[in-house]
Formats: sequence, C-alpha cells, structure tokens
Amino acid sequence: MMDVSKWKDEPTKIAVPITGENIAEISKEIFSINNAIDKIDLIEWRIDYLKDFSLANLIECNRIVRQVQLPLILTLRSVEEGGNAIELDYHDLLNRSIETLDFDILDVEIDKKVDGLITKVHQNDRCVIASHHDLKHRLDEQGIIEKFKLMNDHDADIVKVAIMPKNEKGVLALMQASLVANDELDIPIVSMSMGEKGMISRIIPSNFGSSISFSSLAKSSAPGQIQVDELKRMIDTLKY
Ligand SMILES: O=C1C[C@@](O)(C(=O)O)C[C@@H](O)[C@@H]1O
Repeated sequence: MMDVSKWKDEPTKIAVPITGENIAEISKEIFSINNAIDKIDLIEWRIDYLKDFSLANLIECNRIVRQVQLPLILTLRSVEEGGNAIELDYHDLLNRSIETLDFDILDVEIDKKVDGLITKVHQNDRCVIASHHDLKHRLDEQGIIEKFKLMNDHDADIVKVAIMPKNEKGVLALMQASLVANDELDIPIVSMSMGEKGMISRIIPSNFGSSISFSSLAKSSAPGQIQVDELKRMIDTLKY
C-alpha cells in the first residue's frame, strides 16, 4: 500500500483526469499525459465516462491507463455528485473493480454507505480517498469541517470535499474549513471550490489545505480546472 500520509507535508500534487469514453480516446489521453509527465504527479481514471463497462473493456482500458508510470486514482463519480454513470450499481462496479483492476487509490463517495468498500480496498493493500461533492452549496464552514472529520472517522486515507460555491464567501469558507481540517486531522485533505469563482482554491499550497489539485490536459472533469502548464507554474511559484 502506498504511504499517502506523507503527502500532507509535500507540495500540492497535480492530478490529471482521464475522461475517455473508449479505448481510442483513452489511448490519446495517455499519449498526451506521457508527453507532459514532468508536470503531473497523479492520474485519475474517471471510469464513469466509459460507454462499455464489460469486464473485458475495463481490463483493456486499465492496461492502457497503466502505461503512465504515476500513481492511479480510480473514480466512479455518481450523477448525484457530478458524474456520468447513470444506470450503474455503484457498489457492484466498485466491488468488481477492487477485485479485477490495477490501481493505487479508490475514490469512494461517503454518502453511499461505503464502509464495506473501504475495508475491502484496505484488505487489497490499496488506499481510499473518501469524497463528498456539494453541488448545491449546502455546507457552511462548520459543515465542511464535519464532513472531513466524518470521512476520517470512516478510516479513509485521504479525505476530499468539493463545493460549487454560490458566492465568494463560500469559496473562502471552503478554504478556511480546509485549513482547519488540515491542522486537526493526521491524513492529507483535498478540497476545491468548483467553477470560475472557485479557481483560486485550486492554486493554494498544500499547507493551506489541499494536498491535490485536479487539473485539465485535454478535457476537464469539473468546471474551473486550470490547464496543467499554468497550474504547475502557479503552484511552483507559491511553493515554500
Ligand atoms: O473529486 C474530484 C474533484 C473534481 O470534481 C474537481 O473539481 O476538480 C474533479 C474530479 O475528477 C475529481 O474526482
């Protein structure tokens, strides 16, 4: 199992999502990622973008994704939290993924009763990012801190909260909550405020809260992601 706890004390890591719908699209993305690999620390394979969830297709796509020599986060983002997988059984697909796919970290949505999945990921020597996406901006600063703590209590190795802010105060609340949670918890936290208003939250150094910033290369996986060259430059400038 990777030791992700040390990420807390390291500069913010840049993650690039893979959002291809099929083998051809994924192969193109892998080519682009490998060409920019010096600027990227992690990749996230968003399997909810796939059109074919057969085992054969998953395994072949996984083989191509693994041609990038970087830690891999596997994510099935549900529609409720901003993803695409509509007619899928979340638990069934993630259980099958743990059994058959090769990845380092699994994203699990904490609101989906994921204790069984978390245990299984750990039994298989992989790490867990527990996540919550507040698309309606319901959480205030205290609510965000409590969400981080709840995910920590459920034995996650990394905890992530994203909000879609209604206003600038919401962006600051997310950043303040991240700072508090980062101080109070022993594990790395990841946070972002989505959309244009929230872009500022994607360029803060890790000691201000977030250990990972999701960036875009070809296609973004969420609104407000900053292009990888630009983000790398900004994070390097702010690093201290
Ligand atoms: O959870 C996240 C964060 C994200 O939603 C973002 O806003 O950058 C992008 C997703 O791909 C990832 O799974």
